[in-house]
Amino acid sequence: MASASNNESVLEEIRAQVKSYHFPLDEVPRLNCHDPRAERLIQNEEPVILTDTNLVASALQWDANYLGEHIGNSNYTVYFSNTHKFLYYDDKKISKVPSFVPPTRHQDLTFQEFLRKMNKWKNGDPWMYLQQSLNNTVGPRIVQDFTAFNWTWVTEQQRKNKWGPLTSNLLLVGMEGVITPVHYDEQQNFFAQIHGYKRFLLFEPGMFPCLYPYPVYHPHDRQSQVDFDNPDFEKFPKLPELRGQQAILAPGDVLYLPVYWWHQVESVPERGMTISVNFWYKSAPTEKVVYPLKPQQKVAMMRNIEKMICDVLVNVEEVGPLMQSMVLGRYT
Ligand SMILES: CC1(C)c2ccccc2-c2ccc(C[C@@H](CC(=O)O)C(=O)C(=O)O)cc21
Ligand SMILES: [Zn+2]
Repeated sequence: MASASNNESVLEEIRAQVKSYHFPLDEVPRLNCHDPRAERLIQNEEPVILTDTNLVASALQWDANYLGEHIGNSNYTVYFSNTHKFLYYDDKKISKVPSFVPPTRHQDLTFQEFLRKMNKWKNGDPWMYLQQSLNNTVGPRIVQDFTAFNWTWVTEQQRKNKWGPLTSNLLLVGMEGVITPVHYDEQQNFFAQIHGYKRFLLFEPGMFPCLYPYPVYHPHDRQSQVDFDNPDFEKFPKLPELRGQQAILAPGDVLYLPVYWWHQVESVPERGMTISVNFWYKSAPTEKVVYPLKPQQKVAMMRNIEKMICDVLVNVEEVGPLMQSMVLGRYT
């Protein structure tokens, strides 16, 4: 296990190597999980990098060969993209947008087939990202490592924060340099880094007006329309107000990624493939609505209003005009 100090020096190197954007980035706090400040940040639903959780200590030996040897020969979902960006889309919403062209495609491959493609990858080939729920079809050795995760710690966190059930653990194996563009999820997330380095850009839920998400009915629901590498300040005039935080994760680090927080995730270039496992939990049910509403609650409310208007109008072309006639000259 790398000592804390040379982990810190590698992190410093990476901070100097990574790309900067048009918006300012603070650093997400990096704290020992026993530090009371860490507990407070989690209770306040603010991101924090947790060290010494041992959450995935049993998996720190995972690398391409180990997984290739022990993960078994069941199929895994491998996404392919002509660029290094993997924009998520919801198949079920494509019917609502006939002109939609999926930016990625996926194929079921055994882990060994995925590794073979990785080893003979050359410039011009599509980029690849393996993403698969960890389930009981994996080989016995991986089951053993998975069983040895620090479930005591993470289950205690789930209880203390009154989260709902664990919904899934995604195994993520990415080529160096791949990017999951900025989006938000509707679940609490403990993101465990196992191999290689990942850089998160994080934006609080209140940054919603600066990130211009696609309509809820769109296949890219929950994703921002903004391309950070080519920001369109005319189309998105509130972009200059965007500011965020950065978290660079080393193997063994766990990022608490609060529900509704926007994030863009990059497998740090030239630092090899990345292996991660996330832990998605249903968020705690809102006990009593307290005013003023939290930004997360406003996002949830806006989603419900959009869904209702789309259901009633059926033709999504009518949604914009109706919402504009509601606010233009009346609330603006
Ligand atoms: C890009 C990809 C492979 C994908 C393709 C198609 C459908 C879904 C997804 C999906 C979902 C989650 C992640 C993990 C992570 C981002 C990261 O680590 O890259 C993240 O956002 C989170 O843990 O919340 C990655 C993906
Ligand atoms: Zn996500």
